[in-house]
Amino acid sequence: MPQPDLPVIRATQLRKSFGPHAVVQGVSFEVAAGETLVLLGPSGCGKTTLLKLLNRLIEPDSGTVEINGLDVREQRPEVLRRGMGYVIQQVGLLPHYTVAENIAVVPRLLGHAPAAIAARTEALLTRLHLPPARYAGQLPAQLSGGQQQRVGLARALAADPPIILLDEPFGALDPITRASIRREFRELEELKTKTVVLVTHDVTEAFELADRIMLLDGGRIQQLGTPRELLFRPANDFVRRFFAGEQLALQLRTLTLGDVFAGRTLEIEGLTLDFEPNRTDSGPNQVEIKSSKPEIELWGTEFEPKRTEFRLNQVIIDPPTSDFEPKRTDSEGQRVDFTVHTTVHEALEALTGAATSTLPFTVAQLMAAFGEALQREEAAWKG
Ligand SMILES: Nc1ncnc2c1ncn2[C@@H]1O[C@H](COP(=O)(O)OP(=O)(O)OP(=O)(O)O)[C@@H](O)[C@H]1O
Repeated sequence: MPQPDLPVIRATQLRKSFGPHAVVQGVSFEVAAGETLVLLGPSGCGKTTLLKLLNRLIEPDSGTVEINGLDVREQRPEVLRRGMGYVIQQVGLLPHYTVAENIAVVPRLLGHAPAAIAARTEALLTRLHLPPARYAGQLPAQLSGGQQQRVGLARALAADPPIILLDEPFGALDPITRASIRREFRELEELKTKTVVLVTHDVTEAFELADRIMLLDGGRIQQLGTPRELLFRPANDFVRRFFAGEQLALQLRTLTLGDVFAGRTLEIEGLTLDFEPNRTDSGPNQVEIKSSKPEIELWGTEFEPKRTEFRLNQVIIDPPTSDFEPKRTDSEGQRVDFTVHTTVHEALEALTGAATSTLPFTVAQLMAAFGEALQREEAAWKG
């Protein structure tokens, strides 16, 4: 059982060689409950090996892995793996099983009731945009690559394991499908409570999905930290060079509306929002938002213990205006127009992609504010 103060995953001094090749060379890290850790690095740096050390598909030469405080060597590998969903690039769906049968494999092994399995399968397929009436009975070969990847994810989630391991889960897809599946993945309620370790060599993907990134080279950790830390305070030249080619794209995905509009006032539907910098020890990017009109309620500036940030969940306009279209929903299914966590990249997509935008600023205003925020951010990390 997870305990509040205990990391869900703790790896200590892991080492693994294949013949003369030292592939993992003394790697230690922890993953907290609900956290998404991304293993990133060039081809051959040991990401996949490290991931497989967690679920005992590979045994280390030395070092330990503990899951919820228990050494994995004290657990039977098949029992261990049932508690950890595993998704790989090749998907590995059973070709003669239908989509529904593939998803049901682990729940059946666990002896779940058929009715419960059917309900769960239907819910997962629906959530992953594969209407069950159309897809449940199809064979994997009848699906596109992106659809197969979604079924692979549904299968990993079917028995509701608290930990999910993913190895290049979007690897085989074209860039557009990849970006859209990634977005779905990020917004999947199901995954928000899970502890996730994801392997990728795609820098943008790492920045979009990670709470923390572990950048590896030659089997060693080069830096382990938040995307913001890696971007603004690289630990060494390798880290700096690794991100150099994509600086702007990463900055756009790292800075949020909270950062960009910190200390400013925004007008939205006649409402004035004050973004007040609220610096805490945990980072330079905290803001609180205050509303100017009593009939407009800003609620949900709740404290998220996991991220120690404030979040604007919803702006309620009374009376509602017709052009204020919902764009996102929060965990209660309520409308979320934007939050202080919306990245500049997402805001740009919303501004340029939609016919009518609900964002209360233009591209030019956003980019000007972004430039200033970048300077503040760089100064804050230097200081
Ligand atoms: N079973 C094995 N036997 C021998 N060598 C192996 C084995 N598995 C991995 N290796 C080697 O270990 C190194 C690291 O492999 P690993 O798959 O962990 O890297 P990776 O970072 O996931 O790379 P990629 O992004 O290319 O998948 C590679 O040089 C690989 O050839």
